[in-house]
Amino acid sequence: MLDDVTKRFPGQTRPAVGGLTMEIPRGSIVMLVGPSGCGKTTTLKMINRLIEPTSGRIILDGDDVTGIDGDQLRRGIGYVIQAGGLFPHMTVAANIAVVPKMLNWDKARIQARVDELLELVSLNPALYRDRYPKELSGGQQQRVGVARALAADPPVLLMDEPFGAVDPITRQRLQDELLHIQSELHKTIVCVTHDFDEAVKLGDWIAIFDEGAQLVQYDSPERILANPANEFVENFIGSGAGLKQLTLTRVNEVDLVMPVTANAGDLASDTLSRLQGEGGQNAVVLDERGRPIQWLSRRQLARLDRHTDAVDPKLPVIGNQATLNDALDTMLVSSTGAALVTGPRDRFLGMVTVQTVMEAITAANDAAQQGSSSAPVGINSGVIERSDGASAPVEGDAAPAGQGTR
Ligand SMILES: Nc1ncnc2c1ncn2[C@@H]1O[C@H](COP(=O)(O)OP(=O)(O)OP(=O)(O)O)[C@@H](O)[C@H]1O
Repeated sequence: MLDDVTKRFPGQTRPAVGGLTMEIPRGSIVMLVGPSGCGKTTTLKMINRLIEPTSGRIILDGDDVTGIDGDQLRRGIGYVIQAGGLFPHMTVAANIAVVPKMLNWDKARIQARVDELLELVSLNPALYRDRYPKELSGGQQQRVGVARALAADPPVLLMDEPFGAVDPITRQRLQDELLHIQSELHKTIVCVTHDFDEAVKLGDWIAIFDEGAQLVQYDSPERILANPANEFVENFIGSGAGLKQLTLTRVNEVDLVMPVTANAGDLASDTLSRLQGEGGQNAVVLDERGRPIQWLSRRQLARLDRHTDAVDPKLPVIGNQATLNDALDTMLVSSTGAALVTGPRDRFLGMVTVQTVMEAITAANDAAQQGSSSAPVGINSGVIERSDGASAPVEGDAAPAGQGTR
């Protein structure tokens, strides 16, 4: 909880963060978004006191931590920055072990923890623990950064543009992994991002800031998309709010369509007759472990004798943790009108179709209108003059005090 926190940098007339009170519900992901320079990073860094507030209090789990030793505080709060912020002269294992070493864990415990965390972030410990950061891809560095932040199992994780430096596909994968990790660990995560879509995808709550960290709206992604507080938020959301709602629904939440499937080695003519019997257009071929390897049309089936075990590298496949937005992207790229969904160990689960996507938009709109959980407290004390002369939003624009979840 930030309690009336202000940060004034020396020589500046207007505060970077002005009288911000913000409740961070335990075990949830809170995304901080807003235009460049609005005070997101300053707000984040005041939580672990990398930046000391000029006034106000930081309260963690009911304890006022504004006065305690900063280093000690930071050992209990994971911190992830862009590109992982890894120490270049240290191996992956040594990077992850930084905080456990400070806490004087013994060697065996540290080693076991490093391997456990590498597994958690989907890196094979045997392959990666002795590498140096420069021997990793951007996405792998970012994974190690997350592993390092989680090393001592802190209840709170702060992330500053964690996925800003990687390509869109890797970013999507890292976001999915973070959600997966969160579903197991239930950390309290505060994350700064430039990317509103990322905020919608990851956030339980989104705080939209204007200059001086003035909270314009602090609410669930569903309600912000369905009912933006004002024009500033509307502009920030950008066009296509309906499409963005697709980011709110995961593939594993919708009913999948099961097409005709066949196994490598089966007769293609059998598959074709089953397909004709069911009125389908395409059949999915699976390998011996149930993973999709080909997706064949009636015409392709008619030309085949038996199904081979060749893997089509261009299959439109997505994991069941992916969002419907990701599914739609995959469909559009492959122009198939459907995406193949895989679950644990890449086993085939079924298909998502355009029809599913259309239904989800309607469902998301209905859900937003009926949303029941109230937003966390978020207000600013006083009104700050914006640099362009207009006055910044006042407290009434953000979620009203007294409706917090705790
Ligand atoms: N160390 C500093 N000294 C002086 N001014 C600073 C310092 N750090 C940040 N500021 C100023 O405080 C304001 C808020 O900066 P902050 O980095 O928090 O913004 P931000 O919203 O994270 O921006 P961005 O999205 O561009 O990273 C800016 O006007 C910035 O210039």
